[in-house]
Amino acid sequence: MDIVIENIGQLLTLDKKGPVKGSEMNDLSLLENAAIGIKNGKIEWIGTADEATNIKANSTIDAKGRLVTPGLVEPHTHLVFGGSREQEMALKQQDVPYLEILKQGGGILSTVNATKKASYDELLEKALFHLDRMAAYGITTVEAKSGYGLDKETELKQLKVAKEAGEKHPLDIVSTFLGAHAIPPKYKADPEGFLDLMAELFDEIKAENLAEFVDIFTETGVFSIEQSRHYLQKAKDKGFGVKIHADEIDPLGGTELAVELGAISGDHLAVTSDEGIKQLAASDTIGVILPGTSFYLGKDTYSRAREMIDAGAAIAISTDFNPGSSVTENLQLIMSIAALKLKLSPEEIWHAVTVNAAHAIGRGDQAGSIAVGRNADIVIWDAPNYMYIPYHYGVNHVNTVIKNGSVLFERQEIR
Ligand SMILES: N=CN[C@@H](CCC(=O)O)C(=O)O
Ligand SMILES: [Zn+2]
Repeated sequence: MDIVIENIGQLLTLDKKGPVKGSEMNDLSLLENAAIGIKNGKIEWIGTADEATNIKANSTIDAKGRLVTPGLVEPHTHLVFGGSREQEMALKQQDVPYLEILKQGGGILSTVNATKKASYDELLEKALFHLDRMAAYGITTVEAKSGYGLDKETELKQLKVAKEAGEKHPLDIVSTFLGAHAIPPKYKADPEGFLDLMAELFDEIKAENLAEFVDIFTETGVFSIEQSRHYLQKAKDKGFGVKIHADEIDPLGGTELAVELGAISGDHLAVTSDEGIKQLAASDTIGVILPGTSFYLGKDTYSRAREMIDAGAAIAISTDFNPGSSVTENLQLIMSIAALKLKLSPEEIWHAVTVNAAHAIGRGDQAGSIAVGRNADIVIWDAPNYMYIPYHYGVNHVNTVIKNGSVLFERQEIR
């Protein structure tokens, strides 16, 4: 064995055939006093701490009775962007709505300008920086969207940056084309024409393997249900999986559209209707809930994820890391917000950031679980049990992150 992790107090394997739906999300199997053997970057063996004493290994990691889980899976980020938008904080304090800032040419459109101006190398450097931070928070697989180009050249630049970042950085990146993120000023009167322009990129993106999924922002003042249906159907016809930024601010029925189209995920779902919840629960579409966005946009209402799970849906949660509506790489903080604002149980939350998140980005067979034969993507936490992470909020509980069998991050002791 290359490495044995011994003396694991509580091991969550999350080794389930997902996506895990409804009440099954409460069903967490734990191993106590466990150990894991790693060989050639893969999990080779899982057993008890006693059995581990007979196993020969090149190195051992003493987990000292701590919690061990799969690496977290982050299923919705806007990883590649130029600049930042701290000046919008004052507008938020004056209660200027998110969509109003966008209408005035700010918000997403201001990041579009910064992203156009940034060089390829600057964007790559910045994306790698954010990936380092995600890794430090225990994330080992990340979805990354484009969408701050809104022209062919800059959208491709973003997608190529994401691809190179995935090659350079130890974390795995799953790429999504979000050219339909906003209507650029030039196309204000012709959103369909803009969507046609973005759809012209589908063949090149496929041929160069630049994205697996196509996503759209279905929202008041952005793209309508009809426009979204037409655009995503074209993407499906080209062989892409589809996702929707659905029912984030106004309840247009994006959740129902995600179900109708067989989308791999419907994301946000902050104001999904009763009918949308019913349809989601009866479907294979995963609800990717982004409660950090509701928090950061100062909303009083949060996604009815509790009702979605109670109705039988599969739910994942994510930071929605982006420079406008949720500026954090800290998925552990989002786990706390999910507990406090969505009223999810710790067991549901762990499913939502591992196995279900992996399924929401087409990596259910590779990421989000600890099982023999899988990549050794493992986190050792400075916590005695799984309930502790959402409970102690706002800080980083990571002790050690292992990616593909190599130690990627270790908490430094300063004493
Ligand atoms: N709502 C649309 N897109 C992003 C925000 C992008 C931005 O504000 O820059 C989201 O998922 O919240
Ligand atoms: Zn988003």
